[in-house]
Amino acid sequence: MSERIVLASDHGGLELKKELVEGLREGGYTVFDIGTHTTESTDYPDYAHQAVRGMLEGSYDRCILVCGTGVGMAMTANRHRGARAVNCSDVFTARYSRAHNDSNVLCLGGRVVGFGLAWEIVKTWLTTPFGGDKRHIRRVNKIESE
Ligand SMILES: O=C(CO)[C@H](O)[C@H](O)COP(=O)(O)O
Repeated sequence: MSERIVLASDHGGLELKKELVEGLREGGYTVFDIGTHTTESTDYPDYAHQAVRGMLEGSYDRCILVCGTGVGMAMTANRHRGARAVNCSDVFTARYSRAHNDSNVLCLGGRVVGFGLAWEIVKTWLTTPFGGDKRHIRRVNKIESE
C-alpha cells in the first residue's frame, strides 16, 4: 500500500493545499484531506492537532500542514510527543529534516512559497529516507526523551 499522507490547512494555506492534494493523488499517494475546504477564516491549531493525532494513532503515516507561514502549524504539531515537524521553504532543509531528523510532519507557508517550489519540497521530503546513522538515532531519541 502507498504511504497514507494527511493534508490539512487553514484558510491561509487552502490554495496551496488544494494543489498539493491534486499533485499527490496524481502521483499515486493515498491522500486524506481533512480541511479546511473553504476560504472562511479558521484556526490552524484545530487542523494541526487533528492531523497529528491521527498520525500518532496510526491512521496516517505522515502529515503535510499548510497555513500562511507554516509557523503556527509547526508550533502546534511539535506540542505532540512523537511529532517532529519542520517548517520548510527550501529543498535542502526538506532533505536533511528527513535524513538527519526523521521529520514526520512537513509544514509549508502558503503565503511564502509558490506551488512549484512547494512541490519540489514535498517530493524531496517524501522520497528522502531517514539516514539511520547511530548519531542521528541518538539525537532523535534525545528529542523524544522530554
Ligand atoms: O500563518 C498562519 C499561522 O502561522 C495563519 O495562516 C495566519 O496567521 C492567518 O492570518 P489571518 O487570520 O490574518 O488570515
